[in-house]
Amino acid sequence: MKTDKSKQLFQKAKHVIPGGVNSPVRAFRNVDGEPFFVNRAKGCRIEDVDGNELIDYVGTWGPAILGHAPECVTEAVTKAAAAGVSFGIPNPYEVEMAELIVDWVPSVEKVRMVNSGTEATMSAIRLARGFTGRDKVVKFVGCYHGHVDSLLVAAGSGALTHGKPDSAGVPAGFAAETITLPYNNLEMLREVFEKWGDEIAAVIVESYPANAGLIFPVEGFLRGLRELTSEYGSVFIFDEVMTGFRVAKGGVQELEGLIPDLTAMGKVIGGGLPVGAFGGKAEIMDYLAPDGPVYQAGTLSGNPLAMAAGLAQLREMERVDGYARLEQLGARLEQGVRALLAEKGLDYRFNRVGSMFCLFFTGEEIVDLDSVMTADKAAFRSFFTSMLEQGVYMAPSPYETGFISVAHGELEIDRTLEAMAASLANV
Ligand SMILES: Cc1ncc(COP(=O)(O)O)c(C=O)c1O
Ligand SMILES: NCC(=O)CCC(=O)O
Repeated sequence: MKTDKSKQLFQKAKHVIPGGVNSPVRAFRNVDGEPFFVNRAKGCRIEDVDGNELIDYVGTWGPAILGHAPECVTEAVTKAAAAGVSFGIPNPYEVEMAELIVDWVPSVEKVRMVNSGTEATMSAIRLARGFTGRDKVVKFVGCYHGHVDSLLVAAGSGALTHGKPDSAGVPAGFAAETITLPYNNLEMLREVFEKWGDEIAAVIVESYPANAGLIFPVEGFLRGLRELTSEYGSVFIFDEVMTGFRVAKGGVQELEGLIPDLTAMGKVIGGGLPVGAFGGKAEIMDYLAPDGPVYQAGTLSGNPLAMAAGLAQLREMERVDGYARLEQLGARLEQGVRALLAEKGLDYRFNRVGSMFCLFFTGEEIVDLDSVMTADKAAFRSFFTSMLEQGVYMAPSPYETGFISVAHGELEIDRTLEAMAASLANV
């Protein structure tokens, strides 16, 4: 793989951008590598500045569910831009988007648009605190909810990758209001509620934790969260930034038949533009300014380009029955991976829901962060590098989830399996 131009750009970037990147996970530190710089991306392929073409399973970390630059999205953005790129006054797209979200997501009665997943969880936490008049928040170890101060405690994703689950710059007082518990442990949550029940504003959880590999809830865990939060009058916040509009039209809450109080959304709803949203029960959402006492705002929130892009992407997913297609492709990949693991006598775990997947380089049952951390990191690094050399780009960390898009085809899945067969032979 040629890397001259990427290397040059990275050298330049490091002089003027901290670490040379605008988000830490892009730095490839966990694979002892350096990032490649992208020239263009179309469908399931990206082309870097050195002319390498890669089959992509990162999909801009989730948003690219139709693949990169689908025509419906680029056309919608072009049309919207011709009418003005930002107004700072309501526009019709915002109403359409809110109606679509309320229609698709089972628990959402009212929704507010923001500009990132981080803003969505940050605002949901503030709203839960304002609504309950309480301060404490419960989160689970390994769950990542964006870089919100009070949630950067025992966080997943880049925070994990860099071996520092806790960030400098978060006041101890903020972190003290955050109670962290191991995922899938209802007993400990019950004990925490018995002790601090009347101080807990919210419990926030990643719908399916997907920033520490891809972890599934054990039977009864999510139902237990719902029941305990209801019993103690705490707000149950479901973070569907990654899974929302990805695993089903209505996200994990549709799959699990669960009604949280508030839901954080992002990624797919923006069609690749900077978008987030949070919504839920009208009784809680009405606590937001200007109707209520909880302040929340944004110069670019509900931006017409972002709304047009997201609407176009979601409507196209519905039109082409994208979720059924993603399940087909995901099942093909899963079958192939399981056959490869059996053939090579590897007892690695493979988790998948629809188009989201993670291969764990461990035989441990995956239930929480501790089990995820048993993965063989050296084996992952060698696998990642070998895949890249064969033209397949997987997330550059053993703690990230892979994404298939509607633009992938049987051909690409089979190519990927061939690359995996070679790469697993070397680990
Ligand atoms: C579950 C989850 N919540 C929140 C976020 C934060 O979103 P953003 O990066 O758009 O701020 C992410 C991803 O980054 C995420 O995966
Ligand atoms: N799973 C990791 C993310 O989704 C975030 C990407 C980023 O922070 O750049």
